[in-house]
Amino acid sequence: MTARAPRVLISDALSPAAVQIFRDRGVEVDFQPELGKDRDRLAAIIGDYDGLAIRSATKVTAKILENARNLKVIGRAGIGVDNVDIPAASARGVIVMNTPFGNSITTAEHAIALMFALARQIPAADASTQAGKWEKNRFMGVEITGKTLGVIGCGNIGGIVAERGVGLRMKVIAYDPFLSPERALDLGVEKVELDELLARADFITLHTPLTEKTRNILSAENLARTKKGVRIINCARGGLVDEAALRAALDSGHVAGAAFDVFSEEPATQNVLFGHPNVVCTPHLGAATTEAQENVALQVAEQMSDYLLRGAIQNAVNFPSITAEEAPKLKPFIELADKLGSFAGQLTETGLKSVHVTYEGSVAGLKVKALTASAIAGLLRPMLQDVNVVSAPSVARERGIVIEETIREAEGEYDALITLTVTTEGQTRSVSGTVFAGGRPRIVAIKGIKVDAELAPSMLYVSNEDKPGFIGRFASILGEAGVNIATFALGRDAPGGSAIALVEVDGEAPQPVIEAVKAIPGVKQVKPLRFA
Ligand SMILES: NC(=O)C1=CN([C@@H]2O[C@H](COP(=O)(O)OP(=O)(O)OC[C@H]3O[C@@H](n4cnc5c(N)ncnc54)[C@H](O)[C@@H]3O)[C@@H](O)[C@H]2O)C=CC1
Ligand SMILES: O=C(O)C(=O)COP(=O)(O)O
Repeated sequence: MTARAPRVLISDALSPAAVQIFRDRGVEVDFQPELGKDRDRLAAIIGDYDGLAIRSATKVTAKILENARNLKVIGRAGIGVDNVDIPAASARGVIVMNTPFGNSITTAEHAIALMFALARQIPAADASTQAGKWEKNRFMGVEITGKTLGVIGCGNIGGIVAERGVGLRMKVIAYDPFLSPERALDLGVEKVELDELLARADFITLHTPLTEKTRNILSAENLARTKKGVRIINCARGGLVDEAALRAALDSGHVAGAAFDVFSEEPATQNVLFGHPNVVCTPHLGAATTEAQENVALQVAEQMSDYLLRGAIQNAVNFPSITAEEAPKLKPFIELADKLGSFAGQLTETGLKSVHVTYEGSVAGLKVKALTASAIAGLLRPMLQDVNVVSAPSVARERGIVIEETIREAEGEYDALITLTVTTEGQTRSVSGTVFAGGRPRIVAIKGIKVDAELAPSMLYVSNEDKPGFIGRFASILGEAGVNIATFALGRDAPGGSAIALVEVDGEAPQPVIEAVKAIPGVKQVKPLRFA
């Protein structure tokens, strides 16, 4: 995508396997695994890079993104992206991608390991034994077989934990609003509401992302609803559990044990849970196996290289996926969609209510979500300077603009046709375009009236009544003002009906020329248009 070789910074402890992949693919790479912890230095140098590869130690804040002048992609070698300010990244057009499966088995295994560590107090028994105490009577465990395991968040990792739990002959219940009954059946789990899970589970394990909905999901109130003697495992994210309330519940004996891999503040050098005899802690080791680290490092380096070199998008959390094969096919249509949007946006003078994009013929088989995003970016750009293809859909949603797509595989007059229909408070306007051989986008209809025009850097759009004399007057006004007409495209719905003209001019038509054209009898609208 860039003429020079793209540059990537790895600011976290990724497996060095990633470095090799980047180099093999022709991407320059700086491996500075400690840099993520130094926000000021990261902010100082991020401007030099097209890509940033991270794990959880690098916090990609809005401030860092402000300096990221060249950044196109952030690759998270792992799953959770809560350390990245996604809205700020999207606002800058930066793709954020993760590796959603590479470390899930490893993390699920860590949760199971912690469950056994709690059930048999293995860390404390180990410390005591190695201290020469042989306290055989101090450590009385609980059996896992037959116990109820409550899984909060039954996605990839929760699902693997659930299957392992079933294999260990546990009764597994799951709370996850998005868990389908079919998937629950496949996993062998009983789907329940949160209150029921809290009341029934002997072990509770958390596997949701950290979001505004899941933050504090085990609050003081919810901890109070748990069964006495419950053991709690958190291998997902700090912040899901109220740590102070959990400490109080451990102190009172209501909660029998807690095993935490993740903490509300990391690195966790102090924490309210530390020091309790029934607490087991690990320093965010969920994904820390050689297998998982190789998986995620290789995958993130492949994905980032594919994007930087070929425009392919995989596992982005803020943009639809585009394969390396699709990317070149999509490119001219992305440009067309942007230009159609820009055309409509420049003519829009009142508030936008809805946008409807219709894809017909061969374009219907492409990633239309990406095209719609491009059309919306083009549409909003005349009104909002900073909007881009990544941020456009959410910006439109925030403004309450309804977005609809229609897909028709059947070809009409054109091999491929995109029609953008924009409804404002004042009117509904549509514009259609196609891509001709050589990848050049063309406008083929405006408000259902056929025209045939390329969108040049400087144009005039005129709508008028189809009456004799218009073209002569129009041409002489421009000629007298020294404005050269490069191309002239005309269309009308019926003789004597509504007509439109799309005129390419060299340079810009000055305002008095626009006013003079507006004064030609029968002219309804005159608008200078610019296309990048
Ligand atoms: N300790 C570690 O080193 C690691 C921690 N993680 C954490 O584990 C989390 C889960 O990872 P995956 O299973 O791969 O993600 P996933 O997206 O496959 O599953 C998350 C599940 O949580 C559910 N969920 C969302 N909101 C919920 C709510 N309010 N209540 C109940 N369930 C809800 C979703 O429906 C989904 O099924 C990640 O977001 C990450 O934060 C992931 C890898 C390593
Ligand atoms: O993948 C995740 O979400 C993790 O939490 C793993 O974090 P890490 O890459 O070990 O810093």
